[in-house]
Amino acid sequence: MEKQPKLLSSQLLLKNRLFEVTLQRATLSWKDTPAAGRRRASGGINGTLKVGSYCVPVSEIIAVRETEVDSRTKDDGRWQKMSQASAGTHPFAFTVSYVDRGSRHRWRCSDVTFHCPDGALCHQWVQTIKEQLLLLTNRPKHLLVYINPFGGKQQGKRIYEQKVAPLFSRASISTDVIVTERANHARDHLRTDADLKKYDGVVCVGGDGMFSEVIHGLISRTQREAGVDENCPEEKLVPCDLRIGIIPAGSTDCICYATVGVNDPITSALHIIVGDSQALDVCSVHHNSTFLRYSVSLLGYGFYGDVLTDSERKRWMGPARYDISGLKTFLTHNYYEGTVSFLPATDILGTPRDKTKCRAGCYVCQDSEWRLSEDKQLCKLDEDVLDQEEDGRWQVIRSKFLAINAASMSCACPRSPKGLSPAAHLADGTADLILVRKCSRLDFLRHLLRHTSKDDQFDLAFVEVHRVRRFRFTPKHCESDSELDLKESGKKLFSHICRDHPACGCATVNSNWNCDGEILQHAAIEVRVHCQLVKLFARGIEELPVFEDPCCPSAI
Ligand SMILES: CCCCCCCCCCCCC/C=C/[C@@H](O)[C@H](COP(=O)(O)O)NC(=O)CCCCC
Ligand SMILES: Nc1ncnc2c1ncn2[C@@H]1O[C@H](COP(=O)(O)OP(=O)(O)O)[C@@H](O)[C@H]1O
Ligand SMILES: [Ca+2]
Repeated sequence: MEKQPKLLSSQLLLKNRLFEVTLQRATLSWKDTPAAGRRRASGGINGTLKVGSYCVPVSEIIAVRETEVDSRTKDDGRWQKMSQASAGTHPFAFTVSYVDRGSRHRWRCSDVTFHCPDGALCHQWVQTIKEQLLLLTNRPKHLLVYINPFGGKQQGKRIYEQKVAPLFSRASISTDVIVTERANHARDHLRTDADLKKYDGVVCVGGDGMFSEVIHGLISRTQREAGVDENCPEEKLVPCDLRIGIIPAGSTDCICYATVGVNDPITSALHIIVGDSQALDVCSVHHNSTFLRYSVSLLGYGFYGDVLTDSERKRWMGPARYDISGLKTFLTHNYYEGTVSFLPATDILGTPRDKTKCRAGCYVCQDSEWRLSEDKQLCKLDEDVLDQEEDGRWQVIRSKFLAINAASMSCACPRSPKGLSPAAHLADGTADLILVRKCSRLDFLRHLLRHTSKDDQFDLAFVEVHRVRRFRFTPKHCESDSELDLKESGKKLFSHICRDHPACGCATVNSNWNCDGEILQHAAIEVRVHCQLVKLFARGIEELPVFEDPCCPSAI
């Protein structure tokens, strides 16, 4: 293999030990020089500097800056004594901030300070690393940030100001920050007012509801500008250009957890800074050719719809509302009758029970991306032929259901680290349709408990799962507009009876759909998955931390 020229290589001091520091092949590396063995080790990276070598890809460097040198230097928040001799021989220094991987997908920003014998060399190092960083065109420079001050435990503003803003400023990212004043503030601002040309991305600080606001604003704006009618379920939607970052500060934070692997504001901020990109499927939901909402995680009728409806009355409890409402809904044990029709996804690589996990660089999602670009070249005539073929493949199931769940992604979250559908993919253009038929409370509990263990939640006689591109649901008591009015007036009576007699079995006629944590107004819906309609500042869950990867060990 042809040897790449070194951009820079110098012997520099790090924690009073001499290191061979090299910038080559888009990687910054430093390794002990033989002479270093004779020096006394005194602390190091994260406090313990092991003998060996280290490397950081330039793509994971957050920033570089010249550092003032004192005979004492501050590193990792602690004052380190620098020997008078080192301060004398290496009086100039620069600090590199980089992504350091912790356990369980958690990222941290670490600093390493190199001491140089002269100012010109120090300046050359800083300039060369800065030039390399400028070549990374995928990194955002200007972001629009929305903070929901009332999401989760109402810590959104504090989380952003204390944990995220300092990192953005270290990475020279400028921001326009809007603290929302009402529900749908962010959605409406994005839909009509925001000057989106100014930004490289949009960040939301909050939960799944806040993310939902942002995608609704961005998708609607994109369709309007492209002349696409959102009310038409058959329309092919135009993908959004701007990437979205999620700083988790909500109650469930499922979208963050399922795309990053952890709900941690610092980790998410670092994924934004390094300019990661992860496409996401989006479901459009219609009722009688009227657009209702978009969903990227869970569309749940029956159990999850009822949990959400009940929990909305308990918002004051914060995230604990879901546990109380979950228990109550489980005990109530309502089932709902209706017809589910769906179009199975046949031309894809995965199945909902194949035990594969969607991970960073997922080949199933890459295959779908490739098909998507091929599809774009199809002419209208071909699309009509495909539509006719589709008509023959719809399947219909009429039954009594405890839950109907459509998961466009795994829906992993701290409550269920493997999620509602562990093998679902973030960007394959499909959703996993999970049908839980009427069964005993004990059986349903077995099914629910399996979301928290290694056991297969689909390996039960009353549960089935299908990977679908589209589906429809019609409740047995299907509401026309006049029936809907009737239902509205009758609802109070029904819900009164059922709340007073949770075990009486007088089931409400219809449940509600839980659409990424928002309640839908209609029970009869039709749903279509749009492959890779939006993009996140994320990369999917990483399989192994890089330091466990033999190809690029950070510490050997
Ligand atoms: C007896 C043990 C039962 C364990 C069952 C655990 C199953 C949990 C699966 C949860 C899937 C969550 C899918 C995501 C939903 C969110 O979009 C939604 C809104 O989130 P946010 O805006 O952050 O509040 N959250 C929910 O609907 C909560 C569902 C909780 C169900 C117990
Ligand atoms: N300033 C605000 N006042 C009231 N509601 C808001 C505000 N900003 C956003 N919301 C709404 O709050 C709801 C919950 O937000 P979210 O951030 O998802 O928190 P949680 O995860 O706790 O539900 C969403 O429906 C969102 O539209
Ligand atoms: Ca999917």
